[in-house]
Amino acid sequence: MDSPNRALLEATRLGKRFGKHWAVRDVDLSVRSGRTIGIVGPNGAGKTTLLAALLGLIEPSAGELSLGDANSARPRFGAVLDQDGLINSVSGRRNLDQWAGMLGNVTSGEIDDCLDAVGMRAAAHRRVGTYSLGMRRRLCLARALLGEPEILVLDEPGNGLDPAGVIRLKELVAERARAGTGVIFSSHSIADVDEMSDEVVYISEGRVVTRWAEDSPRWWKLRLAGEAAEPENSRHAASVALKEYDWAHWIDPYVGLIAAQSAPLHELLALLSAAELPLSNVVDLGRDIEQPFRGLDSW
Ligand SMILES: Nc1ncnc2c1ncn2[C@@H]1O[C@H](COP(=O)(O)OP(=O)(O)OP(=O)(O)O)[C@@H](O)[C@H]1O
Repeated sequence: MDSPNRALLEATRLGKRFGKHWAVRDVDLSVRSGRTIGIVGPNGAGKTTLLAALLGLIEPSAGELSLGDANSARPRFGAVLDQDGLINSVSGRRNLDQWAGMLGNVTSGEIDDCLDAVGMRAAAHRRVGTYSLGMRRRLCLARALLGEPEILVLDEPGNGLDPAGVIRLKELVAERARAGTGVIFSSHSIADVDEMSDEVVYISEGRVVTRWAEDSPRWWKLRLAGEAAEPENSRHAASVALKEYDWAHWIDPYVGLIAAQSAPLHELLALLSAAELPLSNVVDLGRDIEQPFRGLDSW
């Protein structure tokens, strides 16, 4: 296994300009072995451009990219991109055979394993031109896994996948990360990004607006019900009880509050209870994974 947390690919003040328009600007990030970075952001934010630059598919206009450390060989990449580059006129298996031929050192058994990993063994003999969107995506994922890449760059890899495919994708990413692969992927699914990533990077208009990691504060969503929903008094009592949490605020009709991991949910509930908001009237809606995204961009 690769040593965990080793820098595989580092971007420093990376920028990409198309004409006068900066699609990516001043981005710093580090893809590390065994770690997964999720990139989120609005349409046109620069996610695809950033990933293409990391892959070396487009020339950056500014900043630096460094691969591995000075003493190690260039890391191997696997990628899933929107433009999948599959050859429609031949089978899925033949597509992978050709790719494996270019990579070198990939056995026929490994190709079978990658097809199995994405559930495409049975359909591998079919012409790719007959595949559905999700089948193409699965084949691309199998192709990305060939040759045991040290870095996986996945641009919206869940696009077109059915629920079982999304679950498999998450398992594969987790498996690869456990084996030491550094993963960077983009997605519009907040739930997927939250679940899959060690670090989430939010970009907008090409820039990193915010980022958070496993140890960042957790948000919880609570709803006042029953007697506690009696508006003014209860809400006031809850606000007072939670005043130590600087960022506590209402998401009408919910109360949303931020809690550091050192102040887990049960402590917050205890505070509310002590404020005579009986727990039977406080509904715990679980983690509020959308909270970090509120107010970042608006339609
Ligand atoms: N080849 C190009 N020529 C000119 N402009 C481009 C080119 N590629 C991307 N852009 C512009 O760069 C910006 C970022 O595009 P990009 O595709 O990276 O966004 P994205 O975050 O991946 O968007 P989405 O979520 O919609 O897929 C957009 O304004 C886009 O129009």
